[in-house]
Amino acid sequence: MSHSISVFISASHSPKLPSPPPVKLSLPFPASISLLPVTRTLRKTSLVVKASDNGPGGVLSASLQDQAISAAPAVADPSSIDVDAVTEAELKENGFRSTRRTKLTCTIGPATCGAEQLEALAVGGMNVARINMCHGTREWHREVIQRVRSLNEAKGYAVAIMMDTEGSEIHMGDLGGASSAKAEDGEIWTFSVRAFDSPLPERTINVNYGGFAEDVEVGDELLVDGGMVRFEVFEKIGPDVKCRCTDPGLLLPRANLTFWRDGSLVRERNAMLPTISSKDWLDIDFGIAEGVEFIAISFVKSAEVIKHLKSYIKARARDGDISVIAKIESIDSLKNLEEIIQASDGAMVARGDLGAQIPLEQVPSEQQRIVQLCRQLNKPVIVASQLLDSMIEYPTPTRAEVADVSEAVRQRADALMLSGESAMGQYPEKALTVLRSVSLRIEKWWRDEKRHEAMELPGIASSFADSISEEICNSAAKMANNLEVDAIFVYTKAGHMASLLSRCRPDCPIFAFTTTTSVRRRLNLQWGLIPFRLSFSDDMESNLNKTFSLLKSRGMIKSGDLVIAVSDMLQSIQKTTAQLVSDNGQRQWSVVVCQYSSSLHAVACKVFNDQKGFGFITPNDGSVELFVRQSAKTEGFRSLGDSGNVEFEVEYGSNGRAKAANVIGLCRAFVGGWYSVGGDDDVCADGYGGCGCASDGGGASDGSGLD
Ligand SMILES: Nc1ncnc2c1ncn2[C@@H]1O[C@H](COP(=O)(O)OP(=O)(O)OP(=O)(O)O)[C@@H](O)[C@H]1O
Ligand SMILES: CC(=O)C(=O)O
Ligand SMILES: [K+]
Ligand SMILES: [Mg+2]
Repeated sequence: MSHSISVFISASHSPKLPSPPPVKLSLPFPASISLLPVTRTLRKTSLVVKASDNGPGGVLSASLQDQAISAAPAVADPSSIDVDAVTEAELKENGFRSTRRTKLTCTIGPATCGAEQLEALAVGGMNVARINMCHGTREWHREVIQRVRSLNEAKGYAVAIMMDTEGSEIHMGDLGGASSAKAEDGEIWTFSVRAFDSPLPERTINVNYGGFAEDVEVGDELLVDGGMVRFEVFEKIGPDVKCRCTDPGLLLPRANLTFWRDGSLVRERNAMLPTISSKDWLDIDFGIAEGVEFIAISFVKSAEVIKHLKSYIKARARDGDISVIAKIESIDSLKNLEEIIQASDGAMVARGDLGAQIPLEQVPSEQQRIVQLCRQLNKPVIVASQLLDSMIEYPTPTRAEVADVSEAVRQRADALMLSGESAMGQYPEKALTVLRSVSLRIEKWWRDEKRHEAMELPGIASSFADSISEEICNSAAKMANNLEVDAIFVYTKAGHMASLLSRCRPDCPIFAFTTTTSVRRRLNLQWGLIPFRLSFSDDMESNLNKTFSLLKSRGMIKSGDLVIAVSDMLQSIQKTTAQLVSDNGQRQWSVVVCQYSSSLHAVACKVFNDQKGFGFITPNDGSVELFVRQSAKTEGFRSLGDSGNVEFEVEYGSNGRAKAANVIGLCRAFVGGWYSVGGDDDVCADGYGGCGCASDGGGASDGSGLD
């Protein structure tokens, strides 16, 4: 696997670039040393990224242009791009930078299961619809899934489905069909494992766990939903446990139950319950059959169960993957956190049940720990439960709730989740609007204040090829921040490089282009990714041409936008030249030019006097133009040279200066190039040849110091 970074710069954009003046010189290209056979030498790099204001897709061949203009979002036309109206409008109206980065998940319940309500949520920014198998029948959930799918197909949305298992922790029954029940102070209630007919006898609660009556003792405290309602056990009669209400409140169907003795959570035989019950396995089969994108596993205790489930899914899922999300909501999951997250495809900070198992005041620090660990291990993370709990009943949130949402956004969690607010609350759309507007505001504040957190992102690659991807993404993100580009484009089949970019949390959004709808939907959970489905080839130039044309024809990019593109799909790379480049005798540089078979030109550059720098090169009819940026701003690139991916051998001239530098090491780590977006005349349909946009000034002629 090989990769590319390319940078597109337009004439009108004025990025803040570091100060060293450009080195400009001509090299006799034919004299350069080819280390590998070059299939197509010396093509121009006038990559067709014509973002002029002269109308849609001005540079492309007529046929592509026509298709681009007529492309409707939902049509699976190979030349079209799948994007929804909300994303499109957001990009058009507000530009790239102000798009929302934090993703939003809504639990679908009776308040939101209708087609119109689902559409309203999609319009409001829902990225993932969660169905909770604790509630409702499989038939009910199937209908919801089908409605979301129809909505996606009709309107181009990429709303993913997350199925959440019930898990086998202890919970109450369904209240015999009642939507809630009120427990008053001092009332006597009976908790029992008996199967009652509905309606239930008065003040009676059914419990799902057979060992309940054996496990509890007189004097134990019984907590509903982590303390929303409390009871004290005062008598056991066979399977019936008599309790007195000590903290009154509302009992909801299937609410979670925990019992406490002498201030500690009691974990008797219930600790031996399987994480995935037989009912859960049937639900998982259902999820696989319905092709859900995510399965979230409740009450995970160890990494083993995640590994087991993943191999189960692998053997059964028809096309492609279902991501497994570990719900962190028990003491055991906190104990084994790192290995659980490592084994999973993502995690959820399920604060509802977590807060019932650990003291509430420990929940915020555990949330932060989980969010950070997920980011380090490159797993998407969702912060869930009670974000806007008061909005179940009221149309405005409390100040404290807004502060809580802000904190999760500030921690840069991938996603926020609504539970009861959207499942059965009175104001689901309003709650979503609050999540959206708070996310946007906090993200902007964070960027404006340049609050780049100093989070260490450890290397996570397990192979050399993965290290290359990782280095490229880290560098691309850093470069994007330094150059203040408008977006990073990533062309990715399985989504890996898109997630590596998301992990860096760059200042600009990441447009992720992928060929399959299911990958597009799965990427929709991850911070900062705007996923598009697009048919593309291994030829990056034509992919870029096509993308720019399509996006431009729909007004989603415009002249002057600056974009970095990376890809994990290029097939091969050739090293072509190594040359000494001299800057008026003042400074000397070693330059390596790499060339992809797709004709993208790649450059790494090393300052001769052992400083390291970074340059972009534009081979152009036998000449090379080099733009050098010095180390202060290019630390992110250093490791590329240092890691042995690119090695030089320098020849010295009689004056002691370097005369030539040969590539001796592997040269596939890093590719880059400035591409000029010139005037109409400069752009050609095939991406190279005959254009001269690089020669007429070499790149940006914007006075930014690049040219
Ligand atoms: N499909 C559904 N049908 C009916 N009610 C639902 C459904 N999904 C959710 N609800 C209601 O919304 C509430 C909040 O949903 P949520 O998914 O947070 O459930 P929960 O019971 O707290 O379980 P979990 O710990 O898995 O989140 C539930 O308690 C239930 O009353
Ligand atoms: C979401 C969930 O399961 C919880 O908070 O408990
Ligand atoms: K659940
Ligand atoms: Mg839970």
